[in-house]
Amino acid sequence: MRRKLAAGNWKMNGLAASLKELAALAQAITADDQTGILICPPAPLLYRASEAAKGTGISIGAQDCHGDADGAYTGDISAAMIADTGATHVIVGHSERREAHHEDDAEVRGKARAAHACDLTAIICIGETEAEREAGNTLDILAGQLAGSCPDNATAANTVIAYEPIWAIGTGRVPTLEQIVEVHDHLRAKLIARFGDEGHAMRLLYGGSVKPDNAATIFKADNVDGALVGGASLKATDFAPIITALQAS
Ligand SMILES: O=C[C@H](O)COP(=O)(O)O
Repeated sequence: MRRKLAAGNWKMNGLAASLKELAALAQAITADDQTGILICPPAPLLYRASEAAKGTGISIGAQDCHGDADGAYTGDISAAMIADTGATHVIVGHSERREAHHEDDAEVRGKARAAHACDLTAIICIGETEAEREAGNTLDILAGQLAGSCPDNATAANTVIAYEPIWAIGTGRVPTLEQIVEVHDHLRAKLIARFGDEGHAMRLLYGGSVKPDNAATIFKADNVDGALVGGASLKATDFAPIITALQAS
């Protein structure tokens, strides 16, 4: 059975005072072995978040890393630096990075490789635009992104795939359960075709306007192993019921 994962991406939100949400979250939930809980705060908070999360059962992840181990890349952060803060995961290829920073599949693949080299779990994001969905190209687009963004050394331990339809991010719009099932079943088949048993065991998260009131429905899909949550992960009072819904699924 795959271990579920509730991952919160704080994006460019949060100051040191926001770390009180970690303790509040730990208090609001009953941790279990079947469900991992991850918070990805902005980079300046990684070390303090890792310290604050000790003993809570919450893991800490970054939102991006560079594909090279080190070098003259002003403002960038390497996977080793992230691991050095105590973080264990890193999101790569989020659509906001793909769009604003022009990251393509090859660059995302390089970032995932860099993460693996530092024993970080890479959460590789893929997702279609609204125009691609309307044109009926969703499954092909996603298959291409998955193939191009996922390195050959991906395993169930070092890689998580997050499907985030771009039109659902921060919009309050969510695909139907049937649409989510269709995509996740398709991605599972692609992962199994490429990675065999590892592909069967790799976690597949859904992301895009997951909220306390829609989480239980989304988690009904067999191949949804958790969620990558943006806005609703900022407050423990919103994220805790999503985690509880995942545990109950
Ligand atoms: O990384 C998280 C996603 O982009 C989803 O964000 P959202 O839950 O605010 O729609």
